[in-house]
Amino acid sequence: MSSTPTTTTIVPTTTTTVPTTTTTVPSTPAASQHWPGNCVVAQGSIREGYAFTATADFKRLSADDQILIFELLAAGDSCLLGEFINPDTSKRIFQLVDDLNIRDAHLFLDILSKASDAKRAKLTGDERNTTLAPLKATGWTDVQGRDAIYKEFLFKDFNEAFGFMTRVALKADKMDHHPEWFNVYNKVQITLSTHDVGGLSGKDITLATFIEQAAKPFVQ
Ligand SMILES: C[C@H](O)[C@H](O)[C@H]1CNC2=NC(N)=NC(=O)C2=N1
Repeated sequence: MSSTPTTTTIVPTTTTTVPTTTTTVPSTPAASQHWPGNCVVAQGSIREGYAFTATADFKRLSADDQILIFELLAAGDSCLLGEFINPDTSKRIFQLVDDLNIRDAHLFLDILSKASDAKRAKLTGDERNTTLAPLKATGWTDVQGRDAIYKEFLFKDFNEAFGFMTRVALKADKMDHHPEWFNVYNKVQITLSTHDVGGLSGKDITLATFIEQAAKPFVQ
């Protein structure tokens, strides 16, 4: 048996090095996506401005980029393992990352990651006082003997109470952050605390703030 000699033509490849100034983030990132800069956008809300302003990195971003980020913060959207729940926010974040040069993109995603971590961490004394103040003004109180907050809501009837609870339940599940609550007829008693950290975290503040909004339409 004769073997057919194969001819391999080696075509020299010319590599043109194009300086990369932008980075492209996939529009549908996988869970636990490792972003450029070795940043994992983890579960958490990007709403808490304090987590951003506290970082020196944030201050290194251009004024325009800082404004864009604050717009995203104001939107109060949450991101879940690399995938932002609100597709509009998701689009804007990807666009923002695309528009930044590669160093700033790393920085930005790193800041998001830090904010997510900060969000799940137990609130420090200062953060606790600052973030709780507006909630205390609406009737939330400290729970005796544990790091948690509490409020009782009264509605017209069971129908309204359950309508409110349904809205809160959907939000809580989206956030993977669940209230301890009790309902009888028109009364809903809610305790918030982050079990994973054994106390109050930014998630409790976000959920309590949402709960206040959800209760508003029912206030008589
Ligand atoms: C596995 C799951 O992510 C955790 O158990 C979540 C679920 N919901 C939660 N809810 C609350 N309130 N605190 C938590 O620490 C918490 N952790």
